[in-house]
Amino acid sequence: QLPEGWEKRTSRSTGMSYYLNVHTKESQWHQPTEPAKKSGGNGATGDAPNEVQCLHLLVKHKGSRRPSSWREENITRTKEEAQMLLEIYRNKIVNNEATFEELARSYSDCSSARRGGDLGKFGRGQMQAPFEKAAFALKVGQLSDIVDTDSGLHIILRKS
Ligand SMILES: N=C(N)NCCC[C@H](NC(=O)[C@@H]1CCC/C1=C\[C@H](COP(=O)(O)O)NC(=O)[C@@H](N)Cc1ccccc1)C(N)=O
Repeated sequence: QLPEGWEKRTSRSTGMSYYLNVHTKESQWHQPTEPAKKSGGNGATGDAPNEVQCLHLLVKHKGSRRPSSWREENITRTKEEAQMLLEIYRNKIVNNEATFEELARSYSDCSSARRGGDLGKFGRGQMQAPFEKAAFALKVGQLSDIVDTDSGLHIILRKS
């Protein structure tokens, strides 16, 4: 009895049995022991993606690991002030008063600001843990809550 989502096939060229994942159409020689995964990990079907593309808006504060940015040589705002600012920006996006890219370009303390906050595609193991956890939990198009890392406070928009 095969786990859910697999079909046993016979290779025309070798006569050997192989196993077909009916969802992704991927095939493998060894007999599966787990149910077939439903997608190639693009997150569309809600399973864990293996890489994501995100925009982020970073507001640093005096406790940031590097309290300096293209915007401000020496960042002195408190973490509470950073939180308030980010809540204002997040509300503007949610209320369609501004786009994520416009606000990131003007206010993000990350060098990605010049690209509207675009970090490009990244896999696991590249970003700080709280950032990775939040980014990989987002559905495509979803905006995160405020995320706290050693760099400062972020909001994240998942693009793909
Ligand atoms: N694409 C990557 N793999 N680049 C390396 C990411 C390193 C990673 N960074 C973070 O986790 C946070 C979250 C996103 C940005 C970021 C921090 C800082 C700002 O904070 P600060 O370091 O002054 O404390 N911005 C960056 O790193 C930028 N190079 C991100 C970037 C900018 C332009 C294009 C692509 C990526 C880490 N492990 O520290």
